[in-house]
Amino acid sequence: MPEQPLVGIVMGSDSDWPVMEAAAKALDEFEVAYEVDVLSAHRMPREMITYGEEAAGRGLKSLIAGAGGAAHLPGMLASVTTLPVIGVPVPLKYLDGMDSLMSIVQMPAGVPVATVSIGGARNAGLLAVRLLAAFDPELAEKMRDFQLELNNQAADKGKKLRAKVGGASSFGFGG
Ligand SMILES: Nc1c(C(=O)O)ncn1[C@@H]1O[C@H](COP(=O)(O)O)[C@@H](O)[C@H]1O
Repeated sequence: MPEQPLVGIVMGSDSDWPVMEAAAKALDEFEVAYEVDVLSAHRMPREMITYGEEAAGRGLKSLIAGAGGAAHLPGMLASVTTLPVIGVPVPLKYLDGMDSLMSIVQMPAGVPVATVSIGGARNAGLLAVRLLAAFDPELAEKMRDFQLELNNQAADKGKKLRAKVGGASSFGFGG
C-alpha cells in the first residue's frame, strides 16, 4: 500500500517544478511521504478550494504552495485550510520573483502563510519536516543530525578559507 502523504506540494503550473523540485528532494532526504500536483487559484479556483478544504481530512499535515507572478495560490489555500501553509515565491522572467514574493508575504492578519525566500523551495521542504518533527522524536533526531552535518560543513569551509588566506589559524571556534 502506498504511504500516506503528510505534505502536499502544489504549484500554479508545471513550469514551477524546476524550482519546486527542491522541496520534494528535501522531503525525500528525510523519508517524508508527500504528494505533488498543479493547482491554480486563478485557473482552477473550484478545484483549488476543494483541495484546500479536504487537505487536512485526507491526512496531510502541511501544504507547500509555490507560484510565480501574481502568486495568490498560497494565500488562497491558507484561507480554506487549518493546515500550516508554506509559500514559495517562484521567480519568473520579469521582476526577478519580487512580484511573487510580495504577493505571498503580504497576507492580511488572520491568514498566515510562512513565506520562504524567492526560489527557496528547499527551505520550504525542510520547514515542513520541522513541523512534523515537533511531534515525532525520530524525525527530530534526523533533523539534529542534519544540523550537525551543516555545522561540520560550515566549519570545514572556514578551515579551508583560513588555510587559503593564511594568518590566524582559527577564529576561536571550529577546528
Ligand atoms: N501564480 C499563479 C497561480 C495562482 O496563484 O493561482 N496560478 C498560476 N500561477 C503562475 O503562473 C506562472 C506561469 O504559468 P505558466 O507557465 O503555466 O504560464 C507560474 O509561475 C504559475 O505559478
